[in-house]
Amino acid sequence: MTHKTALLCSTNSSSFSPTGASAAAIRLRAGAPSTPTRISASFPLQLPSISSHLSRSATSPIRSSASHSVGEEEEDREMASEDGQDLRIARIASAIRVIPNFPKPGIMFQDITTLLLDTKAFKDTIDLFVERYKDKNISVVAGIEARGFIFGPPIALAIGAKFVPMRKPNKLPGEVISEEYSLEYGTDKMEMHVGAVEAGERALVIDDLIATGGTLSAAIRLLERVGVEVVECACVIELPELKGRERLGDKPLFVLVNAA
Ligand SMILES: O=P(O)(O)OC[C@H]1O[C@H](OP(=O)(O)OP(=O)(O)O)[C@H](O)[C@@H]1O
Ligand SMILES: Nc1ncnc2[nH]cnc12
Repeated sequence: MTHKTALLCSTNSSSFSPTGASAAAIRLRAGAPSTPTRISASFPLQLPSISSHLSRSATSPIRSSASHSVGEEEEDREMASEDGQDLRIARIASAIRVIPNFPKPGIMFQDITTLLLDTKAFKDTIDLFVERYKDKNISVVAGIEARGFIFGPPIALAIGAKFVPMRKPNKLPGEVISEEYSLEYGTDKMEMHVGAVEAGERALVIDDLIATGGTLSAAIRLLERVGVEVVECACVIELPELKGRERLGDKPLFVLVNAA
């Protein structure tokens, strides 16, 4: 399996009006994964040579960004709307590293730990989700272990929702309900504490990545079993070749970066 880098901000949702990143809906081809990523410290950058900026390397660490002023952030948004593209998404895509053959041969592993090293790209990631979900009356952000625990809590705090961890088996100490699911490379089980959510609540499900969609569908099933309305699922990265979006049926999915 090969996943070249592409970039996208997309949703299959008809329930939300596109705003910010989703309105940009940009898709850019990237260079070869072996080309080192270089991000200009004087962001916002100009986009004409964006393909080369989006190359990601398994061996070249991403540079941590200098602090970004409020004025610069506003400038990013203005440029984004002028170009019809959201420069924040380009930077996020650039900050994700691809490691071939991890955890086993044939898998192009999308490594978000390098995104976490880039303070601006990490903040932009959270901001883009918060901008989308802040006025959607969401009371629960359900984060999927392990990497949904990185993105979910800051989003939950910012939109005034509680955070509910969806965990691997035998990790939660209280009474749980569970769902089994299949993965791109194996099978697993997901558990949620009984009583963490109530029937009628509105939930957002967050993870770093959708591959086959097995993980997100298990989370949706767990929440819906107890009467929660899953408003949307959101991921930083989608692997569209694996058609996980189809496995979610009509459930809306919002992603920032498309690793095509
Ligand atoms: O769409 P799917 O095919 O279900 O795959 C996506 C899931 O796979 C990865 O997690 P993983 O199961 O590797 O667990 P980890 O985050 O604990 O490493 C990823 O973080 C998603 O949760
Ligand atoms: N290619 C991939 N990269 C990172 N996480 C994954 N989970 C399933 N497939 C993955």
